[in-house]
Order: sequence, then C-alpha cells, then structure tokens
Amino acid sequence: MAENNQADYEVHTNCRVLVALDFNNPQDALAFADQVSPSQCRLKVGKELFTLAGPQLVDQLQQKGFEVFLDLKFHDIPNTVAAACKVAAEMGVWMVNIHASGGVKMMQAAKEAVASVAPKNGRAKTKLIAVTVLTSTSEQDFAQLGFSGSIEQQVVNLAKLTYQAGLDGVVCSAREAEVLRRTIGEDFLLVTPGIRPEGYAKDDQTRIVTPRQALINGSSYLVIGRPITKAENPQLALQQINQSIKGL
Ligand SMILES: O=c1ccn([C@@H]2O[C@H](COP(=O)(O)O)[C@@H](O)[C@H]2O)c(=O)[nH]1
Repeated sequence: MAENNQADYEVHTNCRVLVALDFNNPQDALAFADQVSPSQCRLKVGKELFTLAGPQLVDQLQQKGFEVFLDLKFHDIPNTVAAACKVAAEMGVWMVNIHASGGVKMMQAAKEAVASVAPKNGRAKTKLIAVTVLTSTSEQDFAQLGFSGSIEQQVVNLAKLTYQAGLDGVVCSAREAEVLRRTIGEDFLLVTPGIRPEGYAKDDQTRIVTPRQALINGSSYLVIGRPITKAENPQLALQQINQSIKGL
C-alpha cells in the first residue's frame, strides 16, 4: 500500500465518502482497508473499534495512506474535552468530533486545543466538528427527550453556535443540509451520516438520504457504514456509491 507522505494526502481531494469501520475486531478493519484505496474513501474509526484497538489501529490505517476521522463524539467539561481533542490532533487524525450540546465554552476550549498542535508529515491541521442531533433520532424521540420545536430548528441552533465557536463544521443529517447552507453558508463542513442507497434498509437510522441527494442538498462528506461494510462485495458497493455521485 501507499506510504504516508504528502502525495498520499493529495489523492483525497475529491473523495466524499467516509467509510464507518464499525467492525468488532481490528483484523477486519485492516482487511477492509487493504481492499480499498485512499483515493476512494477516507476511514472513520468509532467507539467500538477505538475501544478495542486504540491509537495503534489509527496509526496502522494512516500508515496505509488513509485519512482517519476519529468519531469519538467527546462530551464532557471543557477541560476534559479539550485535552482529549489535543491528543487526537497529536495522533495526526484528519478529523475529530465533539458534541455541540456541550456548549460554546466547551467547543472553544476544544478548538484552542486542536489549534495548539502543529500538523506533522505534511498533513493538514486536524478538522474539528460538532455533532448536532444524531441521525438515529426521530421527531418522536426528540420530543420524548423534552425538547420543544423541531429537530431542524435544534440542528440550526447548534450549528450556529458551532460556527460562532470557530469549529470547521457539524455532523447532521443531509436532510438539514439545505437549510444549513442557506443560514450558515458554504464555508462550513456538513458531515452527514444516515446515508442509504435507494432500497437499502434504514437499520437504526431515521433521518436518511441517498448519497446523490445528500450532495445535492449540500453535504460535504457522506458517512457510510453498513451499506458498504456489510455488503457481499464491499469494494464493489463503495465503487457503485462513488459512481452514483460522480460529478457532484
Ligand atoms: O448522527 C450520527 C453521528 C454518527 N453516526 C455514525 O455514523 C456511522 C453510520 O453507520 P451506518 O452503518 O451507515 O448507519 C456509525 O458509525 C455511527 O456511529 C451516525 O450514524 N449518526
């Protein structure tokens, strides 16, 4: 596989798919990485895999030339979240995230911590984004939590706070991408899970959108797990998704 140098990072420019490596062992994650190329996708390491395999696995994926989104969704007091984000930035990950509902002070502390880390090996500065409302949450779930108003209103509210705190973008559903582009503008990353190709099962997601429609709505990056990793031929599933969004 490709070595970890500047040239490897340039191949990612047009790559919009972030594959969620939600495997229950590091061997399967590494085997998946060996079937695909950094020009086709970036890789997302989430809570299960990181708890199992930690920074060593992240490093192995980076050594294979992949940019890694460390999806640990930190949510704690400002000092704790800032310290965790600093460690993530020192690992050289492409992107890390926190929960916007932790508040502006927490987001600002995290931002300062990430900014204090000098990027290494020709990489770009680690991007810091904030989760608004999880894509598994329905309007009914949202009301049950005691919120009044719609999910869309809350996503816009949290995205505005995230923008004011100086972060690079948010995690939201692609259903909210259009309104966020109208209210916040183009210079803000919209990272959207809950992506389902036409006809694919919803699983536990509720606010789903197809890959093509998500980009039309204004998504910057598509987070896709099971439709690729659980496919009979994951490499082909990724290729087909990339084909379906070509030119967007
Ligand atoms: O709001 C959110 C935030 C994060 N996720 C993560 O994205 C992937 C989605 O996987 P699928 O298999 O495509 O449903 C998963 O790792 C989640 O932890 C999210 O779904 N929604």
